Amino acid sequence: MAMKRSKITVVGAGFTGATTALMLAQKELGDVVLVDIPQLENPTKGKALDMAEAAPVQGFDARIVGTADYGDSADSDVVIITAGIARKPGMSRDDLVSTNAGIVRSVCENVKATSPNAYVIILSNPVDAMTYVANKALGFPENRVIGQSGVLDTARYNTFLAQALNVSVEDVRGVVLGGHGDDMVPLVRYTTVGGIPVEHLLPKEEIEAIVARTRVGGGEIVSLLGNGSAYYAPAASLVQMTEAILKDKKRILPVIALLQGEYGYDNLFMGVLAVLGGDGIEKVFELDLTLDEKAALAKSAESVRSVVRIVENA
Ligand SMILES: NC(=O)c1ccc[n+]([C@@H]2O[C@H](COP(=O)([O-])OP(=O)(O)OC[C@H]3O[C@@H](n4cnc5c(N)ncnc54)[C@H](O)[C@@H]3O)[C@@H](O)[C@H]2O)c1
Ligand SMILES: O=C(O)C[C@H](O)C(=O)O
Repeated sequence: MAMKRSKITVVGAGFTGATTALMLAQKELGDVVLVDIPQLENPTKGKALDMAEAAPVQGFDARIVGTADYGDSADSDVVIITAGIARKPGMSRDDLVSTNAGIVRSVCENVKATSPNAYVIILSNPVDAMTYVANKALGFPENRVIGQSGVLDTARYNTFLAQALNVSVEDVRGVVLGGHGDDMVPLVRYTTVGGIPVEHLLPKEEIEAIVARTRVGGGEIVSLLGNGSAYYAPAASLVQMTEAILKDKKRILPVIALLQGEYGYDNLFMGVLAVLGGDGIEKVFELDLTLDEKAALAKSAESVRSVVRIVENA
């Protein structure tokens, strides 16, 4: 029997969606369907065709289709949702909640109808609450509904640590838990560099400055760009998660998962360390936390809950 390529749909063909589609194709993770609204059908087709025309130059084999028709995305293995508005300088991610909740709900209805067996990764912000919205709208088992925040937040933390230490980014292993907001919880105690606890390598004040910069890492990019938010590192993060699922890699990654008692939280989607493999979220880890770390996580969880309350009451 002929082997079939995986099929990956990316909903939203804006900065993050288009960048993700190209990176997925470059890595030959599967055929890619890029979906946007009917008013943007031609630009979406144009982006996909432009990417396809990069393939002979770069030497990758992947079909890339741009469309406004979910029929083209039917039976996708993985669906990535980047649809929605992005924040501008001076805004918080939470300011996007009402607009993006409506968009994510309608996208999920289409995904449910056309790709009922897909693993769905949500990027749209505020992403913890949007993962909750998606889970409700999809009605899929919770292992198949996964939010992206921690891979990106940890990547920022690792970048800043590698720069401060002048070592390879590959040797920095940070851990960031909690919601994707300014009170996310980088866990210094669990951060190692080449196996060495980071607290042995950098002064406390320098680590604290890096933690503070990590927490507002998205805002730093928003201020610099002036008209939109980050997309290269977010796209790379989505690709790493997709690869973990499609290749059943069983990576230990920070993802937004449904907590069912872990860390004392119930029925809450928030960033935690989990095993991501062929069956989506296969296991959630509950780390031992100090009282201070627990308090920081509680603050972050409360921020997430307050945004979820807005979508629940809408
Ligand atoms: N979770 C994270 O770590 C993270 C990282 C980066 C961006 N984001 C979020 O991702 C979202 C997208 O960011 P971006 O920079 O790509 O924005 P963008 O404006 O460049 O692209 C968004 C795209 O979504 C499309 N869209 C809107 N409604 C749609 C619908 N109903 N169906 C299909 N497509 C629809 C738009 O037409 C647009 O092309 C934002 O909400 C942003 O805040 C989250
Ligand atoms: O900061 C944003 O609004 C986009 C994204 O969540 C990010 O962290 O880059």
